[in-house]
Amino acid sequence: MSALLQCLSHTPLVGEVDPEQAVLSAVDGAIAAARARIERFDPELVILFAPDHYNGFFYDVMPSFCIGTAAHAIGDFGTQAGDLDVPEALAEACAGSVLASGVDVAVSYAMQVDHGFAQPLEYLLGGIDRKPVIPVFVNGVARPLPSFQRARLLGEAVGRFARGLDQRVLLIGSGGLSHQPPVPELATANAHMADRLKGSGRHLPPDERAARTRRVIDAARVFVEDPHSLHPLNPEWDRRFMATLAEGRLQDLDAIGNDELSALAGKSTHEVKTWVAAFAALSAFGPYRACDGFYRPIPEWICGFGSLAAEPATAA
Ligand SMILES: O=C(O)/C=C/c1cccc(O)c1O
Ligand SMILES: [Fe+2]
Repeated sequence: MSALLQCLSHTPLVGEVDPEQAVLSAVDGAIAAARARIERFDPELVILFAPDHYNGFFYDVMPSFCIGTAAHAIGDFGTQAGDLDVPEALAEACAGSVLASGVDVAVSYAMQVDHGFAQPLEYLLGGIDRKPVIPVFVNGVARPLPSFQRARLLGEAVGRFARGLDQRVLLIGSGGLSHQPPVPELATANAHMADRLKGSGRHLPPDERAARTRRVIDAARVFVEDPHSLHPLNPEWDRRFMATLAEGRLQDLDAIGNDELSALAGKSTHEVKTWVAAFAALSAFGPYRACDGFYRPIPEWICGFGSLAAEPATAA
């Protein structure tokens, strides 16, 4: 029974609209350090908390949280497509344990996931199917959204389950930090887009997929020139948020409402609830020690890009 945590921002704009080489090298260094630490830990099981961007979860049924007993990555923005290696019985047991803890997580026996899940598996493990992984969806874009408190309680429940396993468990949180890419919203969508958001977007025609990808890339190019073309990044908040997690003060976040959070750091910053869930899961193993914090605001990638690791304070 041991655990390691790695939280990492994702962004599908890598390789599409890149920052200067010095920033790229710094990011590469942070990811390489994370990957080396994970290799040394040699996880037997990965529990991955990640969001979706209307590629697998829609308003036909939109859960706050969902555990997959099987999952397929669609390969958006050039990320790896294919099946994740999900241990079905273990994922079922995880869902049962979380529900028994009082957190009403949904289950999916055919979870469809996007770059939010695929990118950290590629960057940190070398591919989406290299290790057994329990995928845990945390809704980070579709209002109404879960709160910081519920994300924490989800994470604690998952952590208690993980602690009971005789396995080396890697906990990953994928997403954030401050950012607001042009993800559509039901409240402002036209009839066609509303239909897509309600479920017909699950299998987008290739021309719409290409237009969607192009829209995000174009928005990034404009954002580099004009930081007010989208909600501005908020490095000060991002650093404070990372320090809050590193210092084990997860409950301090409970008081921050969702509208307040959107105003602070953009409508997609709710992806940071994956980080909260991952840290809460680690807290079930006892006090922890955070390390290797990395942060850069990267407008080219439309994100405050962060990386943060942690392990139980008792670990050697
Ligand atoms: O358009 C999408 O599907 C998402 C884009 C995006 C852009 C920048 C940072 C992120 O976390 C994203 O998911
Ligand atoms: Fe995202």
